[in-house]
Amino acid sequence: MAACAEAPELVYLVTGGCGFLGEHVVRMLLEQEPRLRELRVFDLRLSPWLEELKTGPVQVTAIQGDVTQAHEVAAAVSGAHVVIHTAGVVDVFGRVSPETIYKVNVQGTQNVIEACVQMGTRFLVHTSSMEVVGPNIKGQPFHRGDEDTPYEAVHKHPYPQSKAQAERLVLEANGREVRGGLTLVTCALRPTGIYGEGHQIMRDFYRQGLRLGGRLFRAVPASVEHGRVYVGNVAWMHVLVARELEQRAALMGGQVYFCYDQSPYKSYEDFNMEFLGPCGLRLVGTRPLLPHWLLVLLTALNTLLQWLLRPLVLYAPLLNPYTLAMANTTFTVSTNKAQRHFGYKPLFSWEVSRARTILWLQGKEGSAQ
Ligand SMILES: NC(=O)C1=CN([C@@H]2O[C@H](COP(=O)(O)OP(=O)(O)OC[C@H]3O[C@@H](n4cnc5c(N)ncnc54)[C@H](O)[C@@H]3O)[C@@H](O)[C@H]2O)C=CC1
Ligand SMILES: C[C@@H](CO)CCC[C@@H](C)[C@H]1CC[C@H]2[C@@H]3[C@H](O)CC4=CC(=O)CC[C@]4(C)[C@H]3CC[C@]12C
Repeated sequence: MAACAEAPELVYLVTGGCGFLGEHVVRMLLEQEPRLRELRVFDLRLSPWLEELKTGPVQVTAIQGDVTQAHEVAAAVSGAHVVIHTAGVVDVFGRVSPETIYKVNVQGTQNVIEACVQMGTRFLVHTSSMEVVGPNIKGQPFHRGDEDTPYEAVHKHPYPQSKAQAERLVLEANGREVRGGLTLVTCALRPTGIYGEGHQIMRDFYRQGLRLGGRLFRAVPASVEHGRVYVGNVAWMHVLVARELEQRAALMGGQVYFCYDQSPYKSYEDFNMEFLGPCGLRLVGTRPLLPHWLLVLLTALNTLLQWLLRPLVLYAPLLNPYTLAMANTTFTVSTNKAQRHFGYKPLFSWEVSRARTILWLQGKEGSAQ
């Protein structure tokens, strides 16, 4: 992938490039990768904002396609030097069937790997997730853990199961021979809960708060800490990994990296209040207002309702047994592996990440006050 100093010559493909993270990766590449000649954005649904990117110096090619269709992926990968694979179904609410989650997240990833092998593309960066590790079904805390911390990673939910399987495929593919005789270099990034501009769940909480008269009710103890990372820093990590993968193939190939930055360790709800508070919402209660057993009962009720209503309507509330367990289990990361291996430092400070997220929320929804 040696690039000459004068003429940009690299072709990148970003799958899922119109998603929450994918859009930030696409924009970050255009800002921070001077060697870029062409950027292919591959997604099931193409976003209108892609049009405005087509006027810049880098050729931006929008490709409407489906990662579950091997021939579409192969066509998109053909001639690309680097693939950043962020496409996936993110669903822990029962909106999407387990079959579809598996098909897109696992089979889709396998298709991307095979396309790289078939087309001679050597560098593959995969967006994995903290969920590959945990929290596990036993609800054991993962406190300031790193990539080597022992933890019993046992999942039952289709989303973490599919992400774990996809990550394994990507790591096992490292070192495979690609067309032309060279080897494939892969690695996986594991973001914790991503936040920032475009974060749909944050918007859902904001709307819920507005509906409840500017209030949200604490459901999770403030002592349970949840790892969060700003989308701009996650995107920056992807760009850096992609850039460094050739020079540091022996070190980085087949590796996993948690995504981290300076965002504070807080409970899921207290962290959200860093943004929702300045937008006029209030979190009621210093302790959970409902006892835990009642919340568990409510989640069971939601599960039952979801099942009963399924023939008529999709009922998929934020609260279900899985999300309650997630929010109630400490999962925080403390590592410097990305800094040691490829010189990562967060591009956005906590203050900037916070300010940008608040601005986005206020711009989208106005003020609750
Ligand atoms: N949102 C989060 O907090 C976290 C997300 N991740 C991972 O980051 C990646 C991106 O997630 P988000 O941006 O949050 O989700 P998103 O849903 O906003 O973006 C996913 C994109 O993939 C596309 N896509 C879905 N199925 C496809 C298919 N069959 N073919 C082609 N494109 C398809 C969607 O259209 C969408 O644009 C996913 O792999 C997810 O597992 C990892 C950790 C945390
Ligand atoms: C008890 C509720 C009342 O306020 C709060 C419920 C919060 C949940 C909706 C979220 C708690 C933890 C989140 C997940 C976590 O950040 C890790 C994730 C990683 C991913 O790869 C995808 C998203 C998610 C599963 C994220 C989804 C929302 C939560 C379950």
